[in-house]
Amino acid sequence: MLKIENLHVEVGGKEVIHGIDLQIPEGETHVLMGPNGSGKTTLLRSIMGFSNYTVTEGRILFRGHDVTELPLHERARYGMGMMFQRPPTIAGLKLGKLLDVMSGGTPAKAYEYAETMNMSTFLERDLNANFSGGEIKRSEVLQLLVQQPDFVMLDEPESGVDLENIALIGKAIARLVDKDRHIVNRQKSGLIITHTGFIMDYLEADAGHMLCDGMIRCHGNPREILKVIQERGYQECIECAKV
Ligand SMILES: Nc1ncnc2c1ncn2[C@@H]1O[C@H](COP(=O)(O)OP(=O)(O)OP(=O)(O)O)[C@@H](O)[C@H]1O
Repeated sequence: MLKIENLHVEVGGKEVIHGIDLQIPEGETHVLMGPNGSGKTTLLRSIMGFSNYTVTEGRILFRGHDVTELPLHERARYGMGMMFQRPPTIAGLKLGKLLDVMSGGTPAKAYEYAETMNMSTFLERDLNANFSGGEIKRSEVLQLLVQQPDFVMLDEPESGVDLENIALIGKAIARLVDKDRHIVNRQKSGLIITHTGFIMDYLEADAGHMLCDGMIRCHGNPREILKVIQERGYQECIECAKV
């Protein structure tokens, strides 16, 4: 589904991603871990095609198409989607209206998802206006459920969310990436940034990657990588990767 080759990315006048190779096959969901400031958000935004992230070397292939030079909206049209960490407030645009547009003529299904995400009472509110941190996350996941991207990227979906809503969001994300389906029927893929690994209580990630200083230092079983980080810190991962 996604193949990244020797990706270098510059943002704010400096190189933040220094040559990343990554492959996520159809039907797989991977997690991305790493210390603060290591480049995780930059990597996700570069894959999605945010305009201020400049690819200086390497390429991004999505379903075999080279999307490296494509603008964000064209990548979205190809089937890529992303949960925004701090989406803008849009006065005058009701969440319900946005879902109508996103659903492409099937608003009933969108309202059903709104019910599932406990967002029915938010449909008449301006997008993100005074939404709490947890409500913004639920609203973002709701929009992704309505859009149904083939490949979804989520930046710390569990951060700042209370325990009950982590369960709600976790189950919805599992559904988004086809983890509620039998392994042979999974067609969607995902890439999820996590510090805590809580999201893995709701979906079994197929692989994990540890990013440090703009480079992927370790690939492998996500729970094993998380355990090493928890018990021995990031430095052990970095030292180990040098061997
Ligand atoms: N627009 C920008 N201008 C200048 N520097 C930037 C910009 N965006 C990101 N950076 C820098 O790039 C580095 C990587 O940032 P990024 O947000 O990708 O890290 P992260 O791994 O997602 O961190 P965290 O775990 O704290 O969310 C940081 O040093 C950050 O300050």
